[in-house]
Order: sequence, then C-alpha cells, then structure tokens
Amino acid sequence: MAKGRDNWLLTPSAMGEVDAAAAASGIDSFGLMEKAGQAVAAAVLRLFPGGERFVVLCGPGNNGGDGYVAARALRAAGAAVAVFHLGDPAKLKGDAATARSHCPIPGEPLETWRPAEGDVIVDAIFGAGLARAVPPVVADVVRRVDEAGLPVVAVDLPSGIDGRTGAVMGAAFRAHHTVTFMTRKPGHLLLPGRLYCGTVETFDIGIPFRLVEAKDERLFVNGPQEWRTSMPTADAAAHKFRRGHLTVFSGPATATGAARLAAAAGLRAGAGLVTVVSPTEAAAANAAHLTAVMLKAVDTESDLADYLRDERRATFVLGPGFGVGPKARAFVAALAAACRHLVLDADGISAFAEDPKALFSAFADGAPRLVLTPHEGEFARLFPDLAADPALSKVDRARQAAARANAAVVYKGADSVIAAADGRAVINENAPASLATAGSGDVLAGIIGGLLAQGVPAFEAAAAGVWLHGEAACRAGASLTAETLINHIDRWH
Ligand SMILES: NC(=O)C1=CN([C@@H]2O[C@H](COP(=O)(O)OP(=O)(O)OC[C@H]3O[C@@H](n4cnc5c(N)ncnc54)[C@H](OP(=O)(O)O)[C@@H]3O)[C@@H](O)[C@H]2O)[C@@H](O)CC1
Ligand SMILES: [K+]
Repeated sequence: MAKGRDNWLLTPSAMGEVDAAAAASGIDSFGLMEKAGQAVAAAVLRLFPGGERFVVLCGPGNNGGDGYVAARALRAAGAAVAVFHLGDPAKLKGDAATARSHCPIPGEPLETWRPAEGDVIVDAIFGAGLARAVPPVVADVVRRVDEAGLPVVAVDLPSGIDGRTGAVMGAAFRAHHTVTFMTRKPGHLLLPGRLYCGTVETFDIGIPFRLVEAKDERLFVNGPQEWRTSMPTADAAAHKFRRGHLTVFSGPATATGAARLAAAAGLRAGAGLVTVVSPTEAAAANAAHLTAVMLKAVDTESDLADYLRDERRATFVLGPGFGVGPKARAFVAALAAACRHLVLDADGISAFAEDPKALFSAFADGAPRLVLTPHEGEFARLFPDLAADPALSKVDRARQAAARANAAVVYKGADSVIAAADGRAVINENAPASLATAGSGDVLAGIIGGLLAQGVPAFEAAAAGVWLHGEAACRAGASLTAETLINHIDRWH
C-alpha cells in the first residue's frame, strides 16, 4: 500500500538509526545537518521577516549543531543574530563541532540571555536526543520566554518534548512553528506534545526514503492510505443485504438516546440494515424516535439466543447507555460464543472492570472480531497496569492492549490511537475540539459498527471510523451536536 511521507512516523531512536544508515551508505552527515539548519533559517525568515534579533539557543548535541548552521545562515541573510549555548561548546563533537566552527557568531552562556523586545527564539537545545527532564537552566529560559511572550521556532522538536511519547520532560518551549526532518515523530501528534509544536513542517534533508522505509515501525498518521483497500466498494453498496446488518443494544427506558445515535450513525456509514434491540420497557421510547432503523424487543439471554439464530445478524454495538452490570457481561459472552463482531463501548467496557480476562478470553480465538473504544478512564479500567506504566507511550499502551484483547483498540482522546492485535497502529489528527461533545462517542461506535457490518476488518473499520468521524465533525462546524454530526457522516464510496 502506498504510504505518503506525510503519513510516516518514526520514533527518535529509529530516526537515529536511519541517520546512521545514511552515513554508512556514504551520505555526508554534515551535509544533512547543513540542509537541516538552512531549512530552519529559511522558515524563520519566512515567518518573521521583521524580527529584530534572532536568538539561537544551541544545545550540546546535533540539535545544537543545526542551530549553529541556522545562526550562520541567518547572519548571512543580513539579520541580527545572537547565539547562546547550553554547557561548554568546546565539548561539542562531530558534525555539531564542525557546525560551530563554521559559525561566525561567538556564543554566550545560556543563563546570560535576557529577553529583549523583538527577539525571535530559535530553539536548538534538545531534539531527538532528549534523554531526561531538562536541566534547571533550560526550565528557567522556557519560563522567561513564556513570560515575555516571544515567538519560538523549534528545531526538530520543542526542547523538553519527548519525541517518542509527546510528554513534557520538566518544561518545554511552546513553539509557534517546528521544523522537523524526513518524517514527523509520534511526539508531534501525541498530547501534550502536539500542543507545544505549533505548525509542523517536515523538511526533506535528502536521506533516500528507502532508508526511512527500511525502518518501518508500523506506525502511521491515520488516513485513507491505511484502510482504503479494505473499504466497501460501490458494488456491494448496491444491495442492502450485502451491506450487512448492524444491531445496537439500547439501554433502559431512561437511557435510550445513546443507542439511537449509534444506530443512526451506523446507517449513515453504510450498514444495509440497522436494528435497535431494546428491553420491552424501553421499546415505546425507542419506537417514538426510530424510522429507518428497525426495533426488536430483547429482554433475556434466551431472547438474545433466539435473535442470534439469524446468522445475518453478524455485527453488534453494545455499551452506549446500556448500563454496567451482569446483563452486559452475559450478552457479550453470548455474542462472543456465537462468533459475532462487536464494538464494545462505554458501559460495555466498564462492565468488565472487575474481570477483564473474561472479556479477553471470550474473544481470544481467530481473526479479531472485537473493537474496543475506551476513553482514558475506561482504558484504565480494562488495562490498569498499562495505564499506570509511565514508560509507555499512548501508542505502546494501545498496542499492548490490542494484543492482550485480540481486538482493535481505539484509545480515544484528541490524539486517538488505533491499534491492531498484530501491532499496527495509527495516530489520528483530524478530530476538531468540537468533537468533545455529549453523544460523540456513541456516534463513533455506530460508524465503526456500520463499517464492520459491511465486512471491513476490525482494525481498518476502527481506524476508518475514527477518521470519518473527524471529517464529519470538520464539516459540521464548531457548534456541532451529536445529531448534526450524524448528518455529516459521508459513506466512503
Ligand atoms: N536524520 C535526522 O533527523 C537528522 C537530525 N539532525 C539533528 O540531530 C538531532 C539529534 O541529535 P542528537 O542525537 O545529538 O540529540 P540532541 O537532541 O541534540 O541531544 C543530545 C545531547 O543532549 C544531551 N541531553 C539530553 N537530554 C538532556 C537533558 N535532559 N539535560 C541535559 N543534557 C541532555 C545529551 O547528553 P547525554 O544524554 O549524552 O548526557 C547529548 O549531549 C535531531 O533532533 C536533529 O535536530 C540533523 O542534524 C541531521 C539529520
Ligand atoms: K529543539
């Protein structure tokens, strides 16, 4: 499948290996640094043509090396430039030492910098090599830049952001713009890192892309290139039975709306037939609001067993408004035993908080048939050890959860991560803030269910569902509600 460079993600350590492979293949590594620094200088001049003084803050590694190149290029363009360095610059090694030796501006110690009006900060202190919390002198400069409200252009990553996890390591610059090289890193997309990067520009410094591709970490930005070929074709769309049957379980009479939102979203996403299955006592409430969606009363496990006799009822959403308790667990067990596909959301997830293994073992066999859609709190209920491990990134957590549950996991948030049981993962970036609204998660569960019903495999349905949800939200505008969101879901074909 063709992967665009914009979708490619590499962790900083993998990027370091690509760098080493480039050098081993005969590519001049100082040439790469030169291109990186020149790109930074070009971005700075483009974004801040009226900057009075460009203050380049240089760290002790190659990120600092990029900074020395940028400082030289800015000076060559006629700008006023000052350089401040962290630590003893005489200790710089390799390309960074070369870059400094070519830079005509004598540096001063970082701690001597004082903000001046008109300063534009070029942050080249730490990039991919940030290994621990930033030292106090850097935290202090971060605070002073913040207080003075000075614009920052970050080299590779805002110093203090962990490129693997997006975590803030003690303190970090809030950049207006970040220039990174070859591919973005997970920390540019994962929160809170994303909020510190400003706009992100990925500059090609000339490493052959085959060397990047050789380091495929099976992690990409979510987009159609990841799932396009698994989506329903227009052909299948012609026949409503071939488009599959989605069933959504309703909660009790006081909590029916969530299931109807999911059902309506599943229909919009292309399921041929959608049924809301409801307790008898809630059937009147549901009937009053359903038209294209069908309704069926199911109260007990034996009612459900009858319902499952029809094999075409292959795909289910359980959780929105359903209630947390033994009924949820029993219904999920019945669906698993009958080999059905299931989106388990909200209460359906929380129902297994006491015994997550019961859920995982029910779906342990065969190709994944389960999609889990936890937000942060629900994730911690099912995977408390993963949620509590500070060494894991959100991507690591989602991947390990997916493997454990033999499921596709949508670890929700403004930086949703979707992971497959086989280790593939994508980070989503198209969800606007307006999606954080009541009922939005029910709509997402319905879209994913609608895609599963059409035969899309679990991971692809989950990733495509999250992306289509984000696209719908962008079209629905800032004042969207769950209802208006549904009207903006586009069927894929
Ligand atoms: N292909 C590419 O992408 C290219 C990348 N390039 C550039 O290289 C950059 C990566 O360079 P890098 O590996 O030298 O790491 P970098 O970020 O400079 O930091 C390492 C230094 O910081 C130190 N240090 C770390 N944490 C610390 C802390 N908390 N507090 C104090 N010190 C700390 C660490 O010390 P140590 O941990 O060893 O004690 C070491 O001295 C990359 O971001 C990009 O800008 C381009 O030039 C060309 C092609
Ligand atoms: K930086």
